[in-house]
Amino acid sequence: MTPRVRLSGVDHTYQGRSGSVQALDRTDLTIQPGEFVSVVGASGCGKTTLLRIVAGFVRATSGTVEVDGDQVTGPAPERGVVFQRPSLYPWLSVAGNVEFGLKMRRVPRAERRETARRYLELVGLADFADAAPYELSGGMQQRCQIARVLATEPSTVLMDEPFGALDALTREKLQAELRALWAAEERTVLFVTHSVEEAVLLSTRVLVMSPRPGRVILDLPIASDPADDLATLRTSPDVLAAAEKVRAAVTAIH
Ligand SMILES: Nc1ncnc2c1ncn2[C@@H]1O[C@H](COP(=O)(O)OP(=O)(O)OP(=O)(O)O)[C@@H](O)[C@H]1O
Repeated sequence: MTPRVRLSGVDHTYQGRSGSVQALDRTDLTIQPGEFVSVVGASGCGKTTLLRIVAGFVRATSGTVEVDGDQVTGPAPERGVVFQRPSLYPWLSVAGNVEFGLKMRRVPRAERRETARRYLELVGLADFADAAPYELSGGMQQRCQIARVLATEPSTVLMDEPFGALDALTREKLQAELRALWAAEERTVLFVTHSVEEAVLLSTRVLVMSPRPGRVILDLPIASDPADDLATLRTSPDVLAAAEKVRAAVTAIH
């Protein structure tokens, strides 16, 4: 099977004002379709760089990056990116935001409407289709961003701390929603987070990175059933043991 994502020998060095920083060092990574892979590690260890390279926003200094067997040379619609802060278009309605990517692809209006309606329903925003983004809470805006990305049906969803700016309760709710969406839609997810708990709860596999130069120092599969709800997973012995391992790896490099 062609892997969804494959990085081979990827190095990345930024040339900054205070000299060069090697953000990634000889990184090899293969992600199969349907995996939910989280990346954790101390601040500055290269998590965002890894995600931006897969997204095509950053060109690796060396090495190869492939998605579905094709070399990544820039951003593309099959790789949807969810940022930490929802970047909705303020002049469009909530539904207009979700339809935007489809409009760019010249999807006929009726089909666009129907797709937007379906995704707004999935993220619990069906009643807010005509609202303006500023009328939504932070958590609702983030749901809208997720609906907007999923509506374009990317095979790979890249998420850079999507819940980092939310309060704890909203975060838990969106975690559960994301897990259910992933289980239902069979997308491949690459998810960057600072939270060990979030990583082990949501993922099928957790990568721990060490800083300067950024390297993957632990690649741990998580034994959990996609159908399990998060409340069950929170107390599952396998998940708790995985969290311990990940935490130990993260603290060892501090
Ligand atoms: N545009 C840039 N120019 C120069 N250096 C950069 C740039 N972006 C990132 N870096 C450096 O590359 C390293 C990796 O950064 P990156 O943002 O990938 O880490 P991160 O693990 O996502 O960090 P955080 O958890 O704080 O978001 C850091 O040392 C950072 O200072």
